[in-house]
Amino acid sequence: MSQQYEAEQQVAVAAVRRACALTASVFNTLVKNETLTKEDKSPVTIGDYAAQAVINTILSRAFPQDPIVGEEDAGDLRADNGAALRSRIVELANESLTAPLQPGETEEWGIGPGHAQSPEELMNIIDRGNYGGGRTGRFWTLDPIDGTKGFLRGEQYAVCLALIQDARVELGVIGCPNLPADPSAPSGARGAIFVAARGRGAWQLPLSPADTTPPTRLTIPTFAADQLNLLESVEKAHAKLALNDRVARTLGVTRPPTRMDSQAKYAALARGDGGVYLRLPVGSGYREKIWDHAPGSVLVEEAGGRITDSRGQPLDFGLGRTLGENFGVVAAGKGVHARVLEAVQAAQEEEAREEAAEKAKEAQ
Ligand SMILES: Nc1ncnc2c1ncn2[C@@H]1O[C@H](COP(=O)(O)OS(=O)(=O)O)[C@@H](OP(=O)(O)O)[C@H]1O
Ligand SMILES: [Mg+2]
Ligand SMILES: [Mg+2]
Ligand SMILES: [Mg+2]
Repeated sequence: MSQQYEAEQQVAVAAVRRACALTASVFNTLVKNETLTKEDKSPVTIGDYAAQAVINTILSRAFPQDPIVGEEDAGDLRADNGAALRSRIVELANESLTAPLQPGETEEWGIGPGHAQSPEELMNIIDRGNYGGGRTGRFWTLDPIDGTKGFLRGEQYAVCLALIQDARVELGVIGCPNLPADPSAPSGARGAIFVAARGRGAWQLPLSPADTTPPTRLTIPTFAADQLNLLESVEKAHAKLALNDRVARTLGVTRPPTRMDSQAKYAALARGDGGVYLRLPVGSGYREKIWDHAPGSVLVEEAGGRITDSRGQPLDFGLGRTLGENFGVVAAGKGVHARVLEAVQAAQEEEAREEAAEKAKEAQ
């Protein structure tokens, strides 16, 4: 039986692996050894752009018709004051593009020795990520470094790629260079690739293309109430963590939450490192981007979980580059999800009552 999206999966996994090697090298050469001030984001910027150039090159060669919704665009790099940054990105992207072919890769994807590109070609390939998305047709979403803050801290980040057809996520690939390969050995070897194609399950693969360890199928386990815990953002601006606390109390969760940057949270949920991924809006009007949730959503569903917004509605990947008005994200195993939704709604009502009481007190 021919497997749908098998070719796409092979290309996507190879592209994410190559980009993971690039980002890991950026970290080792630029982040780890440099004294960075908190505000200096240049290494992550270089990593973001270069990784997007490499993945867009591979996708564009393998599937020339497919548009890409990528996080980054080359606007700033084309500006006169972008020259220094541009030349570092060109150097890094070409170093990655021309690295020797790995098992499963082919020169037809525009990679391997001799496949360097000119600065102009690289700017144009980065801008292949400018597609606006939409309800119909097929396109990719790309987040070349998700969890940029985690990347800079040397903690979790992810290289994230998804294929969407008629607003449905069909394939998701998440590369997590810093996630322990074996969750039962948290200080052991790091790095894993997570893959899910709709109807074909969720899988963990080794990070290295040369590693022949067979894929492991992932299923979200059934948690006893006292074993459940929440997976949540590290950055306070990204999710309302105080509301998460309330939800945890309502659910009777006693274990502390696991705070982790990026879509590594979806990978952790899929393999049972945590029971619930909760991302409730802070109320700033921020709209969630499709590349921040597309691969994670199919991974969780294929691992036997459910993912909705806080109203219980499915995430809508057909609205453009964002998920539209922000009602947050609730992802959990099938047996737990409904209880979490109820707890979220109860916690939101409780919070609203307390806020109203507080206001009334102030007005007195
Ligand atoms: N205000 C606000 N609210 C919600 N989400 C936001 C907000 N601002 C940014 N972002 C997006 O959050 C992405 C990082 O994901 P996480 O929150 O899971 O990780 S982290 O804890 O913040 O590092 C991050 O992805 P990257 O930019 O790829 O790192 C952003 O797209
Ligand atoms: Mg992101
Ligand atoms: Mg990003
Ligand atoms: Mg970003």
